[in-house]
Amino acid sequence: MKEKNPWHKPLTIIITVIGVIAIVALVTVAEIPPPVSAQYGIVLDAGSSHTALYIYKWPAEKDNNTGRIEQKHSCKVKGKGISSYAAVPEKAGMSLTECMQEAEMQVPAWRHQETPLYLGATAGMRLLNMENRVASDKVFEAVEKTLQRFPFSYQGARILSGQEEGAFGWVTVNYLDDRLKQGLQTTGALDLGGASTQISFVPREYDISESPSNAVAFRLYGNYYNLYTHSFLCYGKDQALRMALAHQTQSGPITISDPCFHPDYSVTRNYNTLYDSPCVSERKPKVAPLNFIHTGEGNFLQCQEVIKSLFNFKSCKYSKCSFNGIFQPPVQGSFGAFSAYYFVMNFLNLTDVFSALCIDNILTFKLVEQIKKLHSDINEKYLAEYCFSGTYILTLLTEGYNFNTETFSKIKFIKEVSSDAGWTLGYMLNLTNMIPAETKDSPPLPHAGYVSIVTVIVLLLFILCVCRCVWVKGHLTLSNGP
Ligand SMILES: Nc1nc2c(ncn2[C@@H]2O[C@H](COP(=O)(O)OP(=O)(O)OP(=O)(O)O)[C@@H](O)[C@H]2O)c(=O)[nH]1
Ligand SMILES: [Ca+2]
Repeated sequence: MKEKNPWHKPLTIIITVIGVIAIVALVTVAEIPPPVSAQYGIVLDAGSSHTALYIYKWPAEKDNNTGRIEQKHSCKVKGKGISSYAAVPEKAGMSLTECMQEAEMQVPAWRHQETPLYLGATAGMRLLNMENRVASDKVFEAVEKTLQRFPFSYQGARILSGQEEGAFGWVTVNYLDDRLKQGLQTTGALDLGGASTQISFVPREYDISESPSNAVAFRLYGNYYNLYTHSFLCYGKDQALRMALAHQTQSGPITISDPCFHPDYSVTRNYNTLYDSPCVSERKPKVAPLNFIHTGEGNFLQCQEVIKSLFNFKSCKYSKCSFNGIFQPPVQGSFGAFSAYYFVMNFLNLTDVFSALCIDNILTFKLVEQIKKLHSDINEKYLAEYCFSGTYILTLLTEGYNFNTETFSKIKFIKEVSSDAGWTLGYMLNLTNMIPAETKDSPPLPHAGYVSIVTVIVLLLFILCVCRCVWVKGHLTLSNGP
């Protein structure tokens, strides 16, 4: 008679159950990463002072929303910004050729056709567009013609609004810091360009209805953000200098003695060139010689007075204003300050509100010729203007935006956080829908978890099989025994 194995049934059941679990686990938890290849995007930042090209790269096969985007390459276009070619628009297009050729080399050829290419112009083109619409259109035509000659997927060239510029700069800074995905408290963004300046942050208490045009609402990775943003046209570093010079040349003098420049500074400037900008054109003196001599005086307190005269602190129809009657809630949290904020404050080695003393020292006691000798590698124009720019930055931040000793200490002057700080990355993330409004459903198990579970199940099955074999063998030996 065949002996009945009491283990037979339960063991079979257990092995079958584990087997089924293993198959179900295989089907449901499998999240094996596909082989990674890269995708690319190109953004041209056509600023007032110069154009820069940025190439971004991210893993292609992985879900767009989880792939981290990095800056692969950047190229500084030689010469000035595209708005400076108003009189010779075709040169605006030609100026981009070298960097575009670099981009062709940087992006693998098989990816060219699917690589989006964007050009965003900022305050320089905003001003040209206000001043001379036809000239601005011609510059864009020339630029388009050049960009379309390249094998990328050209997505258009346009002027960004100041609000977009501010908001995308904020997105960039917070994306790079990984704050958006993690739902952390966000960092404000301060951008000082050549022709405009932007401030963007999430205020503590924010009544959007007070000034709806300053509000931008985002839903990113499942979190709501009510962003305050404002762009001041003409308050970039170069246009601010123009306004300061206009303030000092109202009567059309032959010479001015400028407290914001070093005592040995002396440069001949042309009246027409100085006043050739909508930021100052209305103030052009009726009677003036062709040129004037711009000399320096080196007096920090008087320089502050000149700079303060560029701001209107009087009229404000809101609960609170920054300047020029523009609504602004109190600044809140940490800030990242980039572009000229970084160039100037990094050079002057200044990081706190007491920086004023240092600027006073440099401006009053140092000659520009001494500074040039000490820093022969730096552009002379930048060197001569650092004290003006430093005083302007301190005045803008403290008197303009109302940063005090405590809030000022939370400003970090940054050039980059893994990628360059600026609006371009935020712009591309937005146009390629790279940041989801909702958090992506996370996979049931990451790859490592999946591998561990399957390994444990296989081991269990193996142990059970071995147990069963040992039991059967032992039992047979017993039954065949004497
Ligand atoms: N000191 C210094 N200044 C720089 C440097 N690069 C640019 N600048 C100046 O800093 C200011 C701001 O530069 P950007 O942020 O490039 O300005 P932009 O984007 O051309 O101008 P917007 O259209 O107003 O944004 C300009 O006056 C530039 O001339 C640099 O390496 N060092
Ligand atoms: Ca800029």
